[in-house]
Amino acid sequence: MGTFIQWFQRKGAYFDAESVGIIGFPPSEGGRGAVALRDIPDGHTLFSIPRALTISTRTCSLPTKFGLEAWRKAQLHQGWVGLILCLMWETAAGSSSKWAGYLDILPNRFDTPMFWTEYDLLELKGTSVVEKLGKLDAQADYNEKLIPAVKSRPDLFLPEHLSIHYTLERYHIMGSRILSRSFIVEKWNEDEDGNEAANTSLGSAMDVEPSCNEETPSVPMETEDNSDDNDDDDDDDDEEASDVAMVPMADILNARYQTENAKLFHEKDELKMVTTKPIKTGEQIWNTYGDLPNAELLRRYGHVDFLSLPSGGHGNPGDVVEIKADLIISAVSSTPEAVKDDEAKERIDWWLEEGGEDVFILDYEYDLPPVMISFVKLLLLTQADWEKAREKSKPPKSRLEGILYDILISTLEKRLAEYPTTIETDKALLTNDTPLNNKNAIIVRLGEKEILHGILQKLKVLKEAEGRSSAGVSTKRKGGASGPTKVKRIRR
Ligand SMILES: C[S@@+](CC[C@H](N)C(=O)[O-])C[C@H]1O[C@@H](n2cnc3c(N)ncnc32)[C@H](O)[C@@H]1O
Repeated sequence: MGTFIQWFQRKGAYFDAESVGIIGFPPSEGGRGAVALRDIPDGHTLFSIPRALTISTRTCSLPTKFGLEAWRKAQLHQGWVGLILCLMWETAAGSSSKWAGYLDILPNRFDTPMFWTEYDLLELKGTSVVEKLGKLDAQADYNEKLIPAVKSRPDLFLPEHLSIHYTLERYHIMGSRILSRSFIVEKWNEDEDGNEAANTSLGSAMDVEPSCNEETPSVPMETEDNSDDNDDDDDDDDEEASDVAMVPMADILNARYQTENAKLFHEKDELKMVTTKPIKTGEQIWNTYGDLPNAELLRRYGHVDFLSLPSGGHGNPGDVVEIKADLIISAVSSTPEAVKDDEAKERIDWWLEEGGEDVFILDYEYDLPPVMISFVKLLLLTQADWEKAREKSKPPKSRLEGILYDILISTLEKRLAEYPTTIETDKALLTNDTPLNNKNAIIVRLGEKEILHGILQKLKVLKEAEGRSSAGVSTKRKGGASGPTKVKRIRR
């Protein structure tokens, strides 16, 4: 690491070597990470990086050399393919690359499921991780965009480098480096009053905050590969893709649920990693990626959080389970109250047109999302009530009653059955000496099943109570408001 720190300082970056030490942790704890070498107060700058030292399609000279028009024509301006090509090209340049000292320390091996065998992936059955890997989309971008671009310019991409630096395997490695380590670094804007007005985003990986003197609220933004987006959004895609940047040193910090004690802030000419809490000597310095559930942590970064839960046991308090609307539709269709298929389809189309969700998210609060109850009710409305709902543009109220209990219980039981193992089996497996990928997969699916199990228990108690009192029980509304539910499709 000494060589990297020297390279970093030589390039005009600042590193507080008296406060920050970079050390090795066990692989299960993230490998490399940073610790406090002394008591560090809140608001202290640990290191700062000139904007020109970040790697993006804006700072790398390749797009200009390739020709900006040709770059767009080759569709390298959308998604991550352009930045991947820049990283490959800079790596192929070896020691003559401006970023050689940084590229040398980036990982070439990942524990993310993208690199797992089919056999290991079976352990994730039931979770949404596998269907979100995007391996085929990445492969299509590689074949249809990157390779034609590379072959079109043998003066820039030496033919003898093709089988070394521009392979599909290297493409996946560069993509994984971006997925697990990049930041969103927006262009610096001066607002009309001359104040700093940088936006902050939850990007592919970590937050970059506005200047630490500012109080601008953060605006989350999904920045994953949008290569399928239609071309009308060209300018937006262009903007977004060129904001994705690799930030030397900032990506050395590990992450853990609700432990963040340092954040990266935008300044005009540089980015600064600043403490957001006092940090004691020997404590780890964390830059946490928005407290993601384990399924997302594993998919993007290759690790999981396994902490004490408030409800007892261990897991990630930020865990969630996804319930696809299809599963509810299938549970409703097997009840005598189900409407005919074509009527159900009409209602579902209307729901989606109104912005309704097609996936419902459950978490450790053990409350059913009101929109999920509303969706079930929509499928059960009488023809007259359905017509009224459509006319008023109002989905049904999320009151839990009668047949809804059975449908929701059946839905959650079907969802639980999608995992090949039980909670008890997973807990027993975790006491064995299991390889890391396997262990991480067990932790992901166990957390999801615990949530399902907790909500099922609660539903059964509520159903029994309703049976006793014959009175409807309303679930807690997340937004606090009561009445009809307007919903927003989640981004996946
Ligand atoms: C931004 S990098 C952090 C630096 C990295 N540890 C390194 O050696 O360069 C993110 C990667 O670190 C690892 N990591 C971060 N936090 C972790 C944690 N709490 N447990 C295990 N691995 C972690 C994961 O491999 C993740 O993809």
